[in-house]
Amino acid sequence: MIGRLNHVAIAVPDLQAAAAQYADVLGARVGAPQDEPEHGVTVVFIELPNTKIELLYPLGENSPIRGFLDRNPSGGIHHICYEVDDINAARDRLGAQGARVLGDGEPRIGAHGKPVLFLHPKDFNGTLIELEQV
Ligand SMILES: C[C@@H](C(=O)O)C(=O)SCCNC(=O)CCNC(=O)[C@H](O)C(C)(C)COP(=O)(O)OP(=O)(O)OC[C@H]1O[C@@H](n2cnc3c(N)ncnc32)[C@H](O)[C@@H]1OP(=O)(O)O
Ligand SMILES: [Co+2]
Repeated sequence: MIGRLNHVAIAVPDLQAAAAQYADVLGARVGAPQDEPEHGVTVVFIELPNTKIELLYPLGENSPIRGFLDRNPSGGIHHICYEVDDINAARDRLGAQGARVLGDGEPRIGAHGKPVLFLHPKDFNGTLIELEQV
């Protein structure tokens, strides 16, 4: 059911510093910061030859990554995103197998303009999973 790895997301305490480090130290192709108010984050995408890295910084009062950064003040890997062909079919199949889909279960439009859903990290070996319909 899952396909390619779309991105790995890293929550960071200083978005500008992290973006500059990827550009200058690691020599990566780094995009401009993008506010995603619907998701409570500001993101910077880094294009690698085979996947993307998503740098995340909290946006607004109720950011879903606030607690994670409080627990991991120097930052850390926050989620991985797998591509799926049919996100509603994926949600229904996962729900039927007891996996918790976060939020109201309705896919939301993510940073790439495509529908996304999140699965509870406690149901997947301590890893928060994002599914994106491509
Ligand atoms: C724009 C978009 C895109 O790519 O298009 C994005 O990615 S937006 C990316 C940002 N959006 C999201 O992450 C949306 C989905 N996420 C959420 O709803 C939330 O972050 C939760 C996953 C429910 C966690 O929220 P919160 O930290 O407030 O919950 P909590 O304190 O109750 O934590 C419950 C337990 O899960 C653990 N936990 C929390 N976040 C975790 C993470 N990212 N990875 C692994 N474990 C995690 C906590 O340590 C805790 O474990 P213990 O109980 O053992 O201490
Ligand atoms: Co993401």
